[in-house]
Amino acid sequence: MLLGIPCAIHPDPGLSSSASSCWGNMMDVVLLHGLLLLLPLAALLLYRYNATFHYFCKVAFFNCWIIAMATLLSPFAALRGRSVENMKLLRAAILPLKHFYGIKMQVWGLEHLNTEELYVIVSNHQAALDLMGMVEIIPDRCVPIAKKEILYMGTVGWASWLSGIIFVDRYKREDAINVISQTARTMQREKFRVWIFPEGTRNQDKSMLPFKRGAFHLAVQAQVPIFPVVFSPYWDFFSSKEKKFTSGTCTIQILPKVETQGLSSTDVPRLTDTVRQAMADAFAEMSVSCCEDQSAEHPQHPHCAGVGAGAGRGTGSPQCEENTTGTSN
Ligand SMILES: CCCCCCCCCCCCCCC(=O)SCCNC(=O)CCNC(=O)[C@H](O)C(C)(C)COP(=O)(O)OP(=O)(O)OC[C@H]1O[C@@H](n2cnc3c(N)ncnc32)[C@H](O)[C@@H]1OP(=O)(O)O
Ligand SMILES: CCCCCCCC/C=C\CCCCCCCC(=O)OC[C@@H](O)COP(=O)(O)O
Repeated sequence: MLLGIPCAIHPDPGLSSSASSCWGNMMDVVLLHGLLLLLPLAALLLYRYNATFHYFCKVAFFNCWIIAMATLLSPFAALRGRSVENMKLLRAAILPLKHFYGIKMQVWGLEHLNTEELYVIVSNHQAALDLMGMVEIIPDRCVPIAKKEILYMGTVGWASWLSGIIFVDRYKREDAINVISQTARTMQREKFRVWIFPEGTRNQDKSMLPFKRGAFHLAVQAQVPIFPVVFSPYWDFFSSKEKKFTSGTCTIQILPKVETQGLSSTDVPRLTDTVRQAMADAFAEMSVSCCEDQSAEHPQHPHCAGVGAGAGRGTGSPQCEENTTGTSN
């Protein structure tokens, strides 16, 4: 019996028309099952041997995870209403992701953030993967400033809004400045910290982009210190241009705080340059380590050409060993 039709196993030379359609049905089913078996096999082989397919699968998984977690968590976050406390839910949801990707997180200088005071964190922004590094170190009561487009990403937007993430419209400068000025007032009143990516967009180049000034105006207006945070270059394990996504190590370096007490808006350009320079130096140092670590694998990696000239140190300098306060795998 096949699909409700009585059916002979072997075709007979004197087949009736119903028996031949029955044989056809059986062949269809065999082909369908073959295809169903072959497709996952082909996908597995592609995943194993085709770097581009591998990259897109991993990026798709990342996005699906974020969407699924946001969908799952939004109702719970909604019970509390819009609150920075909901950031703990997002943090817990994103923390396991590094294990799926085999990304090891190494944190230097975490002790700098262990203070009761309010502050502004500024960090470089290479990719959406930064979320995995953020959740490693984000302190309690800290919200990122994000582009407004994220607010419209369905449940991801709801989860972000419910967690108190602050949105700026990068195409409306005045509005964005107003949001930041208002944040300077509310962060003092409601006691929360703010995380900003002063490059204002993702950047995987050898050097950081010029910094936008919002983060520095914010710190000066709120009279709180700035903690610069530097994510090491991802280029040994991730590149959206080269469609590369392998396992690897990300080092997060938290630099000592930069005070803003007594500074005014006229000091902002100098403050911005000072912080950017400190971060660029740390990034250059980390680039040297990164290139040294992978030199055997990719002796002529494009990002490594010229990196390190005068950058300051190689791997294992006393500075980085002293600052190493935690490694989470
Ligand atoms: C379970 C999973 C759930 C889902 C989880 C999803 C979580 C998502 C989290 C996402 C986090 C990551 C998001 C990352 C991003 O979205 S990055 C993009 C957004 N961030 C930014 O844009 C950075 C902040 N932007 C700025 O600081 C800019 O300055 C801005 C205010 C937007 C203005 O931009 P622009 O005009 O292009 O640049 P300038 O900085 O050069 O400023 C121009 C002049 O304006 C003066 N200025 C700037 N800000 C202020 C201010 N606050 N007060 C007064 N004046 C200000 C600045 O000084 C310039 O004038 P001068 O040249 O100095 O005269
Ligand atoms: C009803 C609409 C449904 C839409 C569904 C959208 C699905 C979105 C899928 C996955 C969401 C992952 C979002 C993670 C956000 C990570 C933060 C990030 O990296 O944002 C980039 C931003 O900093 C800078 O943007 P640009 O580099 O200027 O660009």
